[in-house]
Amino acid sequence: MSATASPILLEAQGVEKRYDKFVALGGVNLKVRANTVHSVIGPNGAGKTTLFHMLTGTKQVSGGRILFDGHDVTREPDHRRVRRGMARSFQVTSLFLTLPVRENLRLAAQGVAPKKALDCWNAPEGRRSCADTVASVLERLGLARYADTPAGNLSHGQQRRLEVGMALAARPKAIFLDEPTSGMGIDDLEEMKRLIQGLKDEHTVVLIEHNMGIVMDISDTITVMQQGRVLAEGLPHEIRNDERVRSAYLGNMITGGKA
Ligand SMILES: Nc1ncnc2c1ncn2[C@@H]1O[C@H](COP(=O)(O)OP(=O)(O)OP(=O)(O)O)[C@@H](O)[C@H]1O
Repeated sequence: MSATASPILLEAQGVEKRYDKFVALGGVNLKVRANTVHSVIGPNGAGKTTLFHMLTGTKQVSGGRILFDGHDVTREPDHRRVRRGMARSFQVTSLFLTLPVRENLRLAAQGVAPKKALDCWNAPEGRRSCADTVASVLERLGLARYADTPAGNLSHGQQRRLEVGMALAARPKAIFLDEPTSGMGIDDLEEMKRLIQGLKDEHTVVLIEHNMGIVMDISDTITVMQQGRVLAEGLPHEIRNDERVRSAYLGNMITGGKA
């Protein structure tokens, strides 16, 4: 199934967020299709992170609706949305630096069903066991040979991949990544790019990313925000050639990538 034909997994309808009189989001519409990489870009202060907060339930909307996997989740707190299959990548500070990589992932896998936390290694019949999940995430991250290494001993790039893995361990339908490549060197960038691209076989990725080369290379759809609104949406080559987008960025950032 092509990316444009897959069903809509996540939808924002006229989402607003106000802080007193300041309008951080002024009625954002967004449709994210299953098994795609959907990037949200825009200049500093455009409202990208605020939109993520609304979608994942970290903060409540001031207006509008959010639909996920056929449910209206607008009023649901973040932990309920996690149970519905949304996962947000954690920051490095949330890794357990003294624990081995495998243990970090095991704890993250348990987080999906707190009541089962102590029973993680004996998951119910018919469901993939916790150990299988951890093993497959380790493989996906390219960190299998570091499974027994304390997370604190990993390189910066490896730690950033492990953060993505912490979200993956919850077996989400949709994974939200907020600038997963920040502070990375070239080699780590390529690894992260491969990781994100590979996720869409089993997941849907919503990505905030400032590195335009990466955005242009790996996105199926790009939504451009400016001043709390959607300025443009389309395929990478459409966005790169969009005059409104170019002027929003003063023409100097939409050059990267092969798309
Ligand atoms: N708690 C808050 N109270 C008041 N204003 C806020 C609050 N949180 C965010 N804002 C404002 O909302 C606007 C959008 O911020 P947001 O962090 O969503 O932008 P962004 O597109 O993610 O920017 P960046 O690329 O710099 O991270 C900014 O003007 C910001 O100052």
